[in-house]
Amino acid sequence: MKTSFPKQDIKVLLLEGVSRSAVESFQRAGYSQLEYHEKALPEAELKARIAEAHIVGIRSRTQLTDEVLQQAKRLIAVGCFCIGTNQVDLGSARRLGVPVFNAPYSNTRSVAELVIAETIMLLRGVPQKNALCHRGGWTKSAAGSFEARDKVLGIVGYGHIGTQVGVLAESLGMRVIFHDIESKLSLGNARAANSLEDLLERADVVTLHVPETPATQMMIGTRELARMRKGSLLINASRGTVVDIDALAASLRSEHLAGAAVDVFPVEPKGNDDAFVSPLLGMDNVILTPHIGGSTLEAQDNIGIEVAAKLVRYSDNGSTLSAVNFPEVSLPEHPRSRRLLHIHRNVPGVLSRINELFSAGNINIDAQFLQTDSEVGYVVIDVAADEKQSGELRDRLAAIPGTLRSRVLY
Ligand SMILES: NC(=O)c1ccc[n+]([C@@H]2O[C@H](COP(=O)([O-])OP(=O)(O)OC[C@H]3O[C@@H](n4cnc5c(N)ncnc54)[C@H](O)[C@@H]3O)[C@@H](O)[C@H]2O)c1
Ligand SMILES: O=C(O)[C@H](O)COP(=O)(O)O
Repeated sequence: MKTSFPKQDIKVLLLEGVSRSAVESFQRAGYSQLEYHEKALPEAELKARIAEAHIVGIRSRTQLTDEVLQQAKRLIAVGCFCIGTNQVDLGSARRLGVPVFNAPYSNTRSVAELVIAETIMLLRGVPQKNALCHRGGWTKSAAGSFEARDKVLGIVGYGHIGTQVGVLAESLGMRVIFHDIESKLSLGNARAANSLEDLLERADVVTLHVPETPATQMMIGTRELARMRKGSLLINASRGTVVDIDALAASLRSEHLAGAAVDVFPVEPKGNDDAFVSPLLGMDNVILTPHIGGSTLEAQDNIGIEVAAKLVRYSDNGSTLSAVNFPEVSLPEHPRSRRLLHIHRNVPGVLSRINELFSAGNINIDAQFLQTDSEVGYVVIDVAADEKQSGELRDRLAAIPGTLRSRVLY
């Protein structure tokens, strides 16, 4: 499949209403074939559209499964315009020679601010008071209302979001404890808990900031909820699969937990026109938000610029720096050479076949870059060759057994 051509022929498919800043970034970089959709596409349509695309940009809803990626014969890169990359089969993309990029920081502050706001609202019992007022009720009472000051905030997953939540919470006078599988530098006066169980038993408010992994699936279920203090609060703005939502509903119904704020769900509507269904519907002490933790204009603008820049850099220059599933190579400009990219299965013999091809043709290599992981090798070769020669070289590289993708950059 041909994947080497001038950038005005490269087709970019942008889904789920990624920020217009991404569109502008692609256009500024000379990419004019942009297809933009406000929503995630149904699977059949996704397969049809991705089959034509060279670059695809998604957010958290589009599932790029192995089956979908197998249709994407022309695809050179995926951009997740968000933090999470669990919606992409990263192994499958790697084995197809497709690097995946994301925006690891741009919306973290937005999530942290929402969590702090929810902490205060839940501690004051505002969700249920607000709901009652809307129904014409009036509960002017201090019962069940608390200051955040001096309360213990337990942060599960002390990464980019968790640490910012901790710093903001300390400025309110909260006492912060955290649990992480990695050893982490404590910011401010935060202290590591001895274990997840220890954190659950000590915290007045527990907030979850782990990624979706096999280990975090249903990490908070009946047993863990029972360990939480009576009257405590749970906030989940991580991924819907981290909490057993039926167990959470049961804990709230039994009044063991006093309230919760949930932004992410095991099953989420595909778009704003679809119905939202959850066992938490109708519970006045639960703040429900439609996966908008990272949805601020500031965050989305920055994400659009950041991820588009990574995709453009890979497409124009071959750099895979910060790819989440791929050997990372940071490449200099190549003003006087043609650049050939070769992605292959990491099996014996491929590199020697590549080098033989250049020595047999008596072609001088200006620079060569190589990075491998256990499955995939990525070689970048700069040569002094004209357009015709480099096209021929690309075709011969593509014929080497084990080749996954090969391109010549214009
Ligand atoms: N609601 C939203 O809109 C929204 C926005 C951004 C991110 N997120 C979610 O939040 C998650 C966290 O984001 P981040 O930027 O802080 O990620 P991060 O990678 O910086 O931090 C995650 C932390 O969790 C820890 N961790 C991983 N597995 C764990 C386990 N089993 N037990 C305990 N700790 C574990 C990691 O070591 C890491 O420190 C993202 O993966 C994404 O799924 C949601
Ligand atoms: O992973 C993320 O960054 C968040 O879950 C946000 O996802 P979204 O772009 O679909 O809002």
